[in-house]
Amino acid sequence: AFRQLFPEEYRRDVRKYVNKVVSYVYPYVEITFPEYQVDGWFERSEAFISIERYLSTNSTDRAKRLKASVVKDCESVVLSMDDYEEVIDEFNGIRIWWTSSKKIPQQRALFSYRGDEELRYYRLTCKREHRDVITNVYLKHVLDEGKAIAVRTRKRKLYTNNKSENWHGYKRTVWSHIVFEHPSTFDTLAMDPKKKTEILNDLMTFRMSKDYYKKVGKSWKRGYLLYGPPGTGKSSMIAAMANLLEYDIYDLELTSVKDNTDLRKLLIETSSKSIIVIEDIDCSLDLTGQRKEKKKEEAVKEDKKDPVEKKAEKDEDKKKKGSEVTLSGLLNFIDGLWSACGSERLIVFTTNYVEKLDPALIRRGRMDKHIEMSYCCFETFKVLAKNYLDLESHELFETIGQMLGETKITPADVAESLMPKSDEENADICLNKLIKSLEDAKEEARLKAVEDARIKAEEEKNVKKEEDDEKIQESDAKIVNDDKEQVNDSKENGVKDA
Ligand SMILES: Nc1ncnc2c1ncn2[C@@H]1O[C@H](COP(=O)(O)OP(=O)(O)OP(=O)(O)O)[C@@H](O)[C@H]1O
Ligand SMILES: [Mg+2]
Repeated sequence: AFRQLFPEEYRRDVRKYVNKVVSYVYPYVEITFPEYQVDGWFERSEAFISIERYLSTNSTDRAKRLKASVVKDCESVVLSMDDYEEVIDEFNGIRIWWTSSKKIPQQRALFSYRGDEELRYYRLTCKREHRDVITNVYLKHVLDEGKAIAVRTRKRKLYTNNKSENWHGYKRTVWSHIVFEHPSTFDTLAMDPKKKTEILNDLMTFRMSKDYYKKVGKSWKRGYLLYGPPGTGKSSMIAAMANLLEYDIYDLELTSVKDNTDLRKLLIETSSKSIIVIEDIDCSLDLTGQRKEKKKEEAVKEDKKDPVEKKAEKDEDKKKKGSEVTLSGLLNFIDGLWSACGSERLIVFTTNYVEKLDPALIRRGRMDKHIEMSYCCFETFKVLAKNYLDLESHELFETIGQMLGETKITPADVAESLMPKSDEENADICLNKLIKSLEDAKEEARLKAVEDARIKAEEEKNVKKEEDDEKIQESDAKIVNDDKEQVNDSKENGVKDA
């Protein structure tokens, strides 16, 4: 009837008029949140996602029909209310109705990536007199709460950078990731309890200090340098940090970054609440003082080569190294202007040789806290014994403590001894295994010391011999010279005589 009464061209005007009349007498306000933004591509609207999360926790017991969806990367199953359901929420005594619904698009957008899918949306309805409270306070509450739920339920990720050459094309991603599930925590991490507490406090303070960093004009990040021999728990410490703070980890492999520009791109694509890790920083690049010295020597040599040969060699070098990232590029990465994009970030370097690193790289402000992870001491051992064997004390502890004082052994080796290999291996057997390996380590160290002393003595002997040889040569030369002079003298004399 509507169609017959009003021809096509009037219909829109009539609808507008009807809407106006209705809104005058209709005592409610409605707000709609579509799933996709009008100009959005694939990206679902953030507000929609937050509302979905919010309503899923607030509505699961109220809505009768629910819909399960698996959020991307199989992170978790989200239950949300099904289409055409309604739930009622209450906020400061105000009733709010939420309905979920969908529209089937009448005409397909020309370049729609989503095809003919229906357009889902949530609609909020409330009394008109509450409009201000709802738009100003309630909606913010819903969005914040939704975001917080997302953070609570999300799985954390471990990222690694893709090779620079593979950044092009349709799926241009610079980082790849998997779900981060390392079980290491500060409870399982064995180290001096005092040091551990200090680090824990440092991290917790960092997390709470958003306003402080703003006040002093620093970007909200902190650098840690972990150094020590292999197998002393550096990587375990990083995992424990991530688990404590619930941050993502970006494990940056410097050798597959082409140059400083790409390094910056990587930085921009990291998110807040994350730890950026560069492991074995001393091996990653030509960043060490000693190698620079070597370069100077090479440069002198290279000056003498012809240009064609030089270029070929350079290309070869590039292929081998695959990276032109420089020290200054890395310094900029850590605390240049770009490093302030994003916030709440830790940057962690690990190295086995702290003395090899350029001092500029590890000065305070860049690497704020230097943490030494060292060989197993008695305190460390006690934590490991508790974790691996459930032992607080044992008659063998004293012996072990004494031996640990005399011998260097890594926590990784201690852990290996303490781990029962079969059902028959009880605590006694494991502790004895440890004592045996401590004895072995001690013997090994003794032999090495003897060998070192022998080599040193030999070197000294060689040096001395060379010196002696030189002296002998010098004195020989002198004798020869003296003889010559004498001969000359006698010749002259002879001439004279003659
Ligand atoms: N301090 C520690 N507390 C608990 N476990 C440890 C500790 N140190 C080492 N381990 C054990 O030894 C293994 C190796 O440790 P980890 O990988 O953390 O060493 P690392 O210092 O990173 O060595 P590298 O320098 O070779 O990378 C870990 O899987 C862990 O089980
Ligand atoms: Mg490691």
